[in-house]
Amino acid sequence: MSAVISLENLTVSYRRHPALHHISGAFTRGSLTAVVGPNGAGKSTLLKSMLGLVRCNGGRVVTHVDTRRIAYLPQQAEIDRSFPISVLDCVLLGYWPGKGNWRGIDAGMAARARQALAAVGLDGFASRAVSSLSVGQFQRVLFARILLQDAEVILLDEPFNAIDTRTTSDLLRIIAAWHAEQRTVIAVLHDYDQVRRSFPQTLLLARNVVAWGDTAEVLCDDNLMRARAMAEAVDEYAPVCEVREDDLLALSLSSSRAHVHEHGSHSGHHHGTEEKGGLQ
Ligand SMILES: Nc1ncnc2c1ncn2[C@@H]1O[C@H](COP(=O)(O)OP(=O)(O)OP(=O)(O)O)[C@@H](O)[C@H]1O
Repeated sequence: MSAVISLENLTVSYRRHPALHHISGAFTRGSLTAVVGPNGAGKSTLLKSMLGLVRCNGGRVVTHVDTRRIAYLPQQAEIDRSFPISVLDCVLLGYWPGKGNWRGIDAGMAARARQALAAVGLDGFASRAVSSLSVGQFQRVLFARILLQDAEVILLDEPFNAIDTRTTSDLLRIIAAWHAEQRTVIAVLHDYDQVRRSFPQTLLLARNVVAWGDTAEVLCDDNLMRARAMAEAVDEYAPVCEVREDDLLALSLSSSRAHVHEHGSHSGHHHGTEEKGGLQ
């Protein structure tokens, strides 16, 4: 199976504390992977680094797919939905990565957006304001938006956080359908039983890779204990790395690239990184 996203010795730091430390491995095309680990293990940072939303301070991310074909669902807490937009318009934003503007939206596309709403169980919600929806209903809208995107790679950050069991199982069915269509799905999750039931592959993170492979093998007691121990050690002993002036200059000059996010002159020092603008 070919790699769709490769991580090559990837290090990402916030204010000189590494959140991801020398991560290497690849997500294969068509795989369905859960990213798990304790709080603060670097799971969200990993998704953001694959999107180029945070800078790599060492190593690189190589995406073997047009970055416009990557869909991203951030944690709901990161999404501001106080703006006045209807459910239908929110779903139509799924066309944005391909179109880049609103001019190309025609009746056929609007009809497909309504079909996507029906597919996520929100028939009749098109003209509702997104601000009036429950958390679970809004998550369904965001899944409908991804349905329109026709993405090759789908990144989901805690998609079932604060979502009830009925909605979760509906959305899990959509994820299974994406997997059956050979799309690559990578989801940050916390419920290990759910991961064992529905995700064949797992990446267990604790700033470093603890284990990455078949879910049954990765989620063994030994690995989970190691992940917990590594995460607990991080808070107390995380090194503050010194940043040199020339490293900072090199960092400020390096811009993110369409397909390769990297820091070319990794010297063993870790720099602080700032998040770039969000996608939502
Ligand atoms: N914008 C930021 N500025 C500074 N530090 C950050 C920032 N984002 C994340 N961090 C830190 O980086 C580390 C990894 O955070 P991240 O959100 O990637 O972890 P996570 O595994 O997704 O955690 P959780 O399960 O709690 O969502 C944490 O110590 C966090 O405090």
